[in-house]
Amino acid sequence: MTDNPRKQAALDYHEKPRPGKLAIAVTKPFTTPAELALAYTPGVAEPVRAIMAEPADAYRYTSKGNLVAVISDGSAVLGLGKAGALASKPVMEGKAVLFKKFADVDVFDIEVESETPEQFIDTVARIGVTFGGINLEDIAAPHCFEIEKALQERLDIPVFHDDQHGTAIIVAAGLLNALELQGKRIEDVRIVCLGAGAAGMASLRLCQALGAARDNMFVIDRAGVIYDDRDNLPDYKAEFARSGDGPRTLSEAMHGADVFIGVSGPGLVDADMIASMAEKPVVFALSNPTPEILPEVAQSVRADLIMATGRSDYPNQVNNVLGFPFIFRGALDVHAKTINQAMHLAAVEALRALAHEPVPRTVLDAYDRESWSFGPDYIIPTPLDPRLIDVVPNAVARAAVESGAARAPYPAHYQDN
Ligand SMILES: O=C([O-])CC(=O)C(=O)O
Ligand SMILES: [Mg+2]
Repeated sequence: MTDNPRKQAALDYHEKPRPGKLAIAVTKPFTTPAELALAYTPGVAEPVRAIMAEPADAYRYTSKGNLVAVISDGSAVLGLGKAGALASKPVMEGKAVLFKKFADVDVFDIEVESETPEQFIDTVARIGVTFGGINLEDIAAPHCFEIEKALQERLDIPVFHDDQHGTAIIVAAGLLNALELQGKRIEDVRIVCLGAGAAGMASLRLCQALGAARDNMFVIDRAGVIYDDRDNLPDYKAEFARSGDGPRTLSEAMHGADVFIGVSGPGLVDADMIASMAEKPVVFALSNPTPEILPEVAQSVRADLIMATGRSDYPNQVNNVLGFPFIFRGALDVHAKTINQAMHLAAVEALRALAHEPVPRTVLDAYDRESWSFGPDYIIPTPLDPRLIDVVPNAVARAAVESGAARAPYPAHYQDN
């Protein structure tokens, strides 16, 4: 119980009328003895024999091809830190709801209590066969990197760490659009990234693939701007370490910066830092649920800024919800072995381009707006946009086919666009 009505509403939503947010549904007729004999013994032996003879038939006779595991160890839950496996379950159930509602992908949420990355890897590798894909969620750096790599090597299905690549894809799409509106090029901008974890590293890598210069990047963790003179710098931080002279603190780095990407924790940025940025800055304060700085605070010191958060209750929601349901839809539909960078970039371009299209009436109504169009408070489509399911899976599936990641052809039922 809590005295705050908004918090109480969230607890009630999760508790009533039955605890949790999803349940399992049966997809075949199942009322008669004949149907019982088909679904269970003896009929069920036929697909068993078929899959023994041809493992790919699992996509034909079971739910594997539409089933994703959302798996966490609870080590970095949202921006809340190490909540633990059990307490991560509402988030994983939430991801399952989004997968289902937005892309009709079925999900088992799986929370793993593991002491070491090896235990986690081993657990997931042993159950991977059940699924058409694995969405790793809310796993802290640095283990998330080694976990994802090991599982990609051990499994022949996509293993996608959402907080790395899902977040990076949405950041990149939103950033390209924000920079277009601010009249800047990604090649030229000075980028400050607060948070050297999964989301930050992957976002910077993807920005680099899109043309951003490593020399223009300032990555900041709890100890300040990362330089190569620091002792015991792990590899993943060394990748973006600076050398020589330059700003050492967050406020020094913010001075004159064009872009701020916050993937850290609540309230770490103040209005003075925003005021000191270059003209026409872009501020993505993405820590969930409480951003690094609230939009109303940032906007109170700058009229020329474009602002995004990870939240649903402000414009410009830069959140991986725009990615994972649709990316997996496309990957599953071509029985992809992996979700590679070509597929990431295809999703970036699909999202970037969609934001330039007129906003549909259903979205205007859902967000209670008379009009809305590409501009400072609309740099990225909203998660409730019904066109996402038409454009993102198609782009991802096409990239999978073209890059050799697909094991099935481009789906005949996809409209070409
Ligand atoms: O769950 C969200 O809203 C986005 C996300 O993956 C995270 O913050 O870890
Ligand atoms: Mg997450």
